[in-house]
Amino acid sequence: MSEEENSPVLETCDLDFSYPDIDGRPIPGVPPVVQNMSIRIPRGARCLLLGSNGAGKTTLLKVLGGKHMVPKESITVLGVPPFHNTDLTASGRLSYLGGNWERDIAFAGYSIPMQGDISALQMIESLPGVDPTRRAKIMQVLDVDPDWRMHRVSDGQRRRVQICLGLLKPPEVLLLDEITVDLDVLARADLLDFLKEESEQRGTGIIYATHIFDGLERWPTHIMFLSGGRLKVWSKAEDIPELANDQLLQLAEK
Ligand SMILES: Nc1ncnc2c1ncn2[C@@H]1O[C@H](COP(=O)(O)OP(=O)(O)OP(=O)(O)O)[C@@H](O)[C@H]1O
Repeated sequence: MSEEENSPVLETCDLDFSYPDIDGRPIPGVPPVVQNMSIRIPRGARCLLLGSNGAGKTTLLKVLGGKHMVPKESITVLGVPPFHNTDLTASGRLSYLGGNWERDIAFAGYSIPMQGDISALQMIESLPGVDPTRRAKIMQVLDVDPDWRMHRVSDGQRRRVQICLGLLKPPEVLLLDEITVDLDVLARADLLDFLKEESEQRGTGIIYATHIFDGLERWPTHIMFLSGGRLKVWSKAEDIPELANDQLLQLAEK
């Protein structure tokens, strides 16, 4: 099926987004962080989202993930506006994975260590309605030890459990914001293989923002490049010769 025939899992039309001031009002004279963005992500697409620090990648992914309110007509994910349809994220059909799971609880300027002692398995099994075969497979892909005590794990181990939780219910749209940064080389490669399988077998549409290009040349089906909140490049991977030549870093520099 051609890309045109394939109905998109995610679509934006002239999408703008600005962070409000402390009173919730637009800040005069400050351009939107996401500007005039029209994108169409087909089913099964694996989009690599590139751009320098401050280009707007995280903001865009959060808007797409339904975490910021934008006009309903400017965005649809699986046919509905994601901010206004909380069921999309509650059901796991739309999954945004990003940010950090803090070990400490920030409170009024102080940082209090988390005291609760809970195992990785308890966390993972606390999510209802999960297919046990899928759960076992994802735990194996991410090499999660069910006995890890969550208040005593390393950053990478905590990240593996976070990713595991985000994938337990098969997402139809998956937004990944620098989540592989704490993973070791093998864990990252296994996860990327698993995500490729998900997009090919289930049609999951994936957008993956990262600054770590190692081993990614053959992974994406599409490249998105942001600069100053604008989409400067949207291209099929097969149309980008640098990818075939394993020169993703040179492409990003260019
Ligand atoms: N909570 C916020 N309030 C106001 N402005 C913000 C906020 N978060 C980000 N910005 C601004 O939005 C712009 C884009 O930030 P964003 O975090 O989306 O960029 P990014 O491409 O993800 O960067 P990085 O690669 O460093 O993670 C930046 O100029 C930043 O200053």
